[in-house]
Amino acid sequence: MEEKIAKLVQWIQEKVKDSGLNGAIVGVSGGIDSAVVAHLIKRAFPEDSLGVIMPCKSDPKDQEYALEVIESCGISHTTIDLSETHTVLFSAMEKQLKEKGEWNEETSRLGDANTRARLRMTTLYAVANNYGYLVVGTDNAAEWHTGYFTKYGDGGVDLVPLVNFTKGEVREMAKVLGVPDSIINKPPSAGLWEGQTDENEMGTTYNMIDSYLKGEEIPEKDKQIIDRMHKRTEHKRQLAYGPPKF
Ligand SMILES: Nc1ncnc2c1ncn2[C@@H]1O[C@H](COP(=O)(O)OP(=O)(O)OC[C@H]2O[C@@H]([n+]3cccc(C(=O)O)c3)[C@H](O)[C@@H]2O)[C@@H](O)[C@H]1O
Ligand SMILES: Nc1ncnc2c1ncn2[C@@H]1O[C@H](COP(=O)(O)OP(=O)(O)OP(=O)(O)O)[C@@H](O)[C@H]1O
Ligand SMILES: [Mg+2]
Repeated sequence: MEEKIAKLVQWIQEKVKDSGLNGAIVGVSGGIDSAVVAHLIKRAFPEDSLGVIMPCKSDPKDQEYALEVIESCGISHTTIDLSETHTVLFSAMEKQLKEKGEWNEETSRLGDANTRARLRMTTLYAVANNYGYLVVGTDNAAEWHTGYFTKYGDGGVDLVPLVNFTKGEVREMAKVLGVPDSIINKPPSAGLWEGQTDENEMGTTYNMIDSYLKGEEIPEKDKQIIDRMHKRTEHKRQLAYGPPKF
């Protein structure tokens, strides 16, 4: 794992150098994926890396976890609270659509949640622009395969160093990097609504997805869930495209 970490750090350094920019930035949620990325970019650019904590009506406990991550790697950080911005934007949209009688209550929770992820993306790019940094994403192989991320939200990034690492490998990497156990052992959550956990929402587990990606046998029920998620999210793994030339 130490060797893989060294290669990843070198890869990040090369990509930033190729871009002509100065360093790297990541949103730090208090979860394990962003903890690992924060450690990696701090190693790659000790003086030119930044972790951004962006509460958005989030559980205050998440911010404490995020600060633990910052402390564990010693990365520079800043906190930008997006709660008010989210309320202003989302309620303006809600008001207009309600006035037209076209508001869809049923889909609104996901719309609200994905707006949080996209506000974080917008914020990261604005801060990155200020420092001349690349935006580093945190998706791992399991999330990438299932499309379990918000298109142009947490999926809207410049580099995705963990994209070929299973969630299990991310956990191993976290231990080696010195991510606190409190972060490694808590249930993965997108934190997009109260009580959300990834595995409840997906209806399968990261262990199952990891096994499937490694070519191991898994129950038919889990296979079907994973295949369905993969197929429905194909569009998220490529940039917007047009028709062939005619
Ligand atoms: N075939 C197609 N071709 C091109 N575009 C297509 C499309 N089908 C949908 N779309 C577009 O994609 C949109 C749906 O995708 P998207 O907006 O991403 O939304 P969606 O996939 O419905 O929701 C995002 C999921 O990711 C989860 N998530 C988000 C953020 C972080 C994390 C985490 O683990 O931390 C997890 C979240 O809980 C939720 O389950 C549609 O509204 C439509 O605009
Ligand atoms: N409150 C937040 N502040 C800053 N960034 C955030 C916040 N919430 C989410 N993000 C960003 O969105 C990414 C996607 O979240 P995701 O839940 O998949 O990863 P994680 O929280 O790092 O790990 P875990 O899977 O353990 O929850 C995070 O890694 C982080 O970069
Ligand atoms: Mg999380």
